[in-house]
Amino acid sequence: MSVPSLQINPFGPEFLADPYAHHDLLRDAGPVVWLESVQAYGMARFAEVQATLRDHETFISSRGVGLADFATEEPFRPPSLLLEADPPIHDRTRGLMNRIVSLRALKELRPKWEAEAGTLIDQLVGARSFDAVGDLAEIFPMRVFPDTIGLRDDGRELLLDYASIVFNAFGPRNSVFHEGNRGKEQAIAWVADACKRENLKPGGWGMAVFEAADAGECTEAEAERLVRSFLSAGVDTTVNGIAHLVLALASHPAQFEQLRLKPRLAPKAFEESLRWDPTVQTFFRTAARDAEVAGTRIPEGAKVLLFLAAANRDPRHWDRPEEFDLGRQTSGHVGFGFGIHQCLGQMVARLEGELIAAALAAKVGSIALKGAPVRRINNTLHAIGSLPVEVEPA
Ligand SMILES: CCOc1cccc(C(=O)O)c1
Repeated sequence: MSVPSLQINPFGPEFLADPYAHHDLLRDAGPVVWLESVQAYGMARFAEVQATLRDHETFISSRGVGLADFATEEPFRPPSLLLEADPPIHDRTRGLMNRIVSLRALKELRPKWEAEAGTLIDQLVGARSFDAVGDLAEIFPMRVFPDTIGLRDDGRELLLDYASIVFNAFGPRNSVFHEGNRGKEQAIAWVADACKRENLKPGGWGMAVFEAADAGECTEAEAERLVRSFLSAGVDTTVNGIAHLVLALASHPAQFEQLRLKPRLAPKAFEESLRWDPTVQTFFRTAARDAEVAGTRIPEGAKVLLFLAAANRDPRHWDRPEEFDLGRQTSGHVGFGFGIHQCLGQMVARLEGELIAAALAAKVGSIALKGAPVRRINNTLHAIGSLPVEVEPA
């Protein structure tokens, strides 16, 4: 079967400004499409996206999870030992990090994070009108995450700059990439420094990685790069996850009312916001050998672009996919990926999201958009620059 060839550019300004306007075309063209603009295959239906993520031996990560093929091109930075690694290396590094980012560790953090969420939402209810990005989504993760890692105190605000660089780098070297990198040298330097053992505080997750090195589970150099993973993936993702949670709740008053009436829906509110509008919209894989998906031949070395957000709204898999519905079964959504590379920090993100949703449910009577969301364009992330909202106290 000849693969449908599309002209659509998934990293062009029109697509990035509103990805959801283009997903039907991608899904309906076929289970596998050829994207002329980036010279890569594309999959936007749930079944093929999940199957490709599951088959990590055919569709690998060590040749990069962006457009660049590390087998032929210099990586933008030394490859991640998690995201851009395959078994067996990945088994060792992921096992090490799983033991640090454990449910027990999160259970210990919950009271402190819960208090922080309550204090912040109390302040914002007092203010009535605020920017849910600059005053909430960017504030809460920065109040809880850097301390959890044990980062140095100075320069933490540079974390917000750094992560967008990393996520832009998965796309082509387009204007979004170049613009996004402008003036970020300090952020790149700060993060490199922050990952060094001497700059990490005892008791944090960063130092725990170096303790794993001392136990022989990885080298010192690997430890530094693993700490970098925390800083690359652990901030911009939760910032925009929380921003999209607030956007979803503010845009669906009846659903917010449900949450207020049933506060135990707080975890579901975050999960459904991730299905409905996942921060990480796409990732690439590379075919390690000639493969066939849904009758389409994919040759060794081909890049495959997986549209996670399109899969999360595929009507072939979800009932009323466009609806933000706290009553639905969200399990299986690919907002955190799927398979061996499924997000290491998913329980961190879930805890942050749940606590914000719970604090809003308890303290806010109603929440409404005061202006249109201002998008922050990124090659990989669906990000919000500002989100003016108005709240009434509970
Ligand atoms: C959410 C995807 O996870 C990422 C993203 C960027 C960098 C890394 C890393 O491992 O350095 C991981």
